Amino acid sequence: MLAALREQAPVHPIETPNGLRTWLVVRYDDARALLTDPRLSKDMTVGHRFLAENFADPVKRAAFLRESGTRRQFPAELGRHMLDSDPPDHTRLRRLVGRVFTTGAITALRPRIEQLVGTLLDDAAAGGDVVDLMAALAFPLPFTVICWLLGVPPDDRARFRTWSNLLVSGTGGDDVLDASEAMVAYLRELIADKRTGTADDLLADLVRVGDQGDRLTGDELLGMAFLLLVAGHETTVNLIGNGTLALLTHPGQRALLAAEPERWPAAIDEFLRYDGPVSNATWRFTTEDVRVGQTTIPANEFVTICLGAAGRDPDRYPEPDVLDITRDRSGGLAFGHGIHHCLGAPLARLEAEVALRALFDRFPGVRLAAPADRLPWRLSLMMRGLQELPLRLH
Ligand code: HEM
Repeated sequence: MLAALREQAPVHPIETPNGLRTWLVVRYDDARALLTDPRLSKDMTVGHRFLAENFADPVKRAAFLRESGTRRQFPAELGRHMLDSDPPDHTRLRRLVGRVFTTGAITALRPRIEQLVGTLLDDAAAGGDVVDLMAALAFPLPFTVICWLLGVPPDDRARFRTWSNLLVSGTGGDDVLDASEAMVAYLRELIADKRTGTADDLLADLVRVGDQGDRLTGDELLGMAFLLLVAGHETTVNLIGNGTLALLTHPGQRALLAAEPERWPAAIDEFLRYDGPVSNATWRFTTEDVRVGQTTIPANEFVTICLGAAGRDPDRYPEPDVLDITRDRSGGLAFGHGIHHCLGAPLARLEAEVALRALFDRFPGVRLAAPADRLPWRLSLMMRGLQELPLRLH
């Protein structure tokens, strides 16, 4: 469907299931240009003001207004973070966080990640004939790594996991709001502990970091911890799932990687292009009229940049539907582009490489335990990922 839309026009007015109108951008060049266009804003506090105006259907608009008037609200502190802000706020937050979230700090995690993947694969091998890779490896790996970064002690991880699973479920029900409130209280306590303790995790470093007298406030730390949790969790899960599926259904590429393992980093990049975890970038809105091809998107309207469609644009990637780990994939948009380019990209690449490499090296006979075209996919506007990936390891 995206291929058909991309051929017809560069941008299409669409409606989300709850009735919000947004403009879907489907070609690579426009996607890349708009991701860095300062006329598109991500400032959530402003965007919320004209959200209701962007519901075309009066019944759906009324339902939206009624619900947002009466519904229990998601804790506001969790929504204040760099992904939903513009310069100069964004610049300041990203600079402070960037002092802690360095490539060196991430690379230093490799031995711990390798050890964790080894343990998860031991457990998987000891399980039954058929193993669900999502439950055995794809979920627990990124989740545990985030717990390390935030310094969540092992005893707290089970409840932390219950809350975070509810939070990313995106259903907005009472259980999600309960979980988000519990999460706020828990994160506040965690941050307070870091202020007094001697912990050396990333969150503790964020509590201490300063830049020419500037520091992160309590709410900013909370927003950042929450963003790391949400942005770093579901996404990496789906890179591991989608990448494994891509390789299992392309034996030629799998053989090439077995013979030339130095190609693994390139393979991870190709999985990101071919079937990336984030199909649509997060929301943006126009602050003035913006022309895309023959279409003018008026001011104060929402724009959805389809990263999945951009990665398969034949004008950028010849034969885009072919998985080819040797192709030139430069300029990939799976991690976004411009000032909001994914902060966790080196970590996500590292986790996925260690996980997939260990899986395929250790179990050379690994294969799908269900037909590829019957696997269940998650129902989501933003995330592209499997619910289950049943495998036979031997
Ligand atoms: C394969 C895994 C991942 C993918 C595909 C991915 C994708 C993305 C994308 C597309 C954006 C930009 C969204 C936009 O502009 O609308 C983004 C931003 C971000 N990501 Fe990731 N991400 C991944 C993993 C991670 C991890 C592991 C972390 C941290 C632990 C992380 C932290 C962030 C943060 C903090 C931002 C906001 C950056 C900013 O606003 O300046 N991501 N990511």
